[in-house]
Amino acid sequence: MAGVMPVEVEDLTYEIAGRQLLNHVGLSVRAGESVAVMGPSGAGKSTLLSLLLGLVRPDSGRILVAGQDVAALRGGKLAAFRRAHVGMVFQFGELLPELKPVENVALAGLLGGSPGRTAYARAGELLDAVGLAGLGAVTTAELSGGERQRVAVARALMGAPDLLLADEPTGSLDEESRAQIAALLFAAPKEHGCALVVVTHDATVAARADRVLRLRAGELVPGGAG
Ligand SMILES: Nc1ncnc2c1ncn2[C@@H]1O[C@H](COP(=O)(O)OP(=O)(O)OP(=O)(O)O)[C@@H](O)[C@H]1O
Repeated sequence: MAGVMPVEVEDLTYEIAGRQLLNHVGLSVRAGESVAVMGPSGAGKSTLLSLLLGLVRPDSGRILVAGQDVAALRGGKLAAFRRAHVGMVFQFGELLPELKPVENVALAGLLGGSPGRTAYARAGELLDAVGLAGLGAVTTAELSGGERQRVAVARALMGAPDLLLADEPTGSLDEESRAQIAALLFAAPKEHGCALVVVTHDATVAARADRVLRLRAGELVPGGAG
């Protein structure tokens, strides 16, 4: 969607269990831009992603994703919106282990209403692009952790999202795989024009971002990766 900001958060407030995780927070992320969110454990970084996904509703403020107020959507409409506009990579891939990688990736397209041939062709292209061409009949469970995260990146890109979110995407990987996954993620804004928001404790991952923000005591403020 040309011209629409992938993320526009204004005056966002969220409290849980008596803790003010977000205290009048603002965040704008442009198409093609990457932002890393760091901060202490329990600060609310994953919660911020849940708010962007519409899984959690704010106490006050506005959360626009690709121009849509996500807190106004429910159920099937919210799911359809996410499929069309948001891709998500989790720490542990969250893939279906018994399916082949191409099936895991294609599934994201099939759920979005793509015809089977189109979904499988696109899934094959995306797996090629993340360096997993020609896996054949292997199931996702048989892949290494790094390979599974590549599949997760391919799946997240299947819907050509305006916004790509990643929550500790390298948290369970060895150093070499961490660098490979980070490279793939940070290539996405350049190659696909999406915005990227990565929550990470890994300073080398955060250092690749256009901007690093720190969430601490309810405030989201600019900070270095170190
Ligand atoms: N449903 C809930 N009920 C009570 N507390 C919750 C709930 N969900 C989250 N929290 C609390 O909110 C805080 C923020 O959690 P969150 O997972 O967003 O932090 P985080 O910054 O991502 O932490 P980490 O870096 O350890 O992943 C934590 O203290 C957590 O225990």
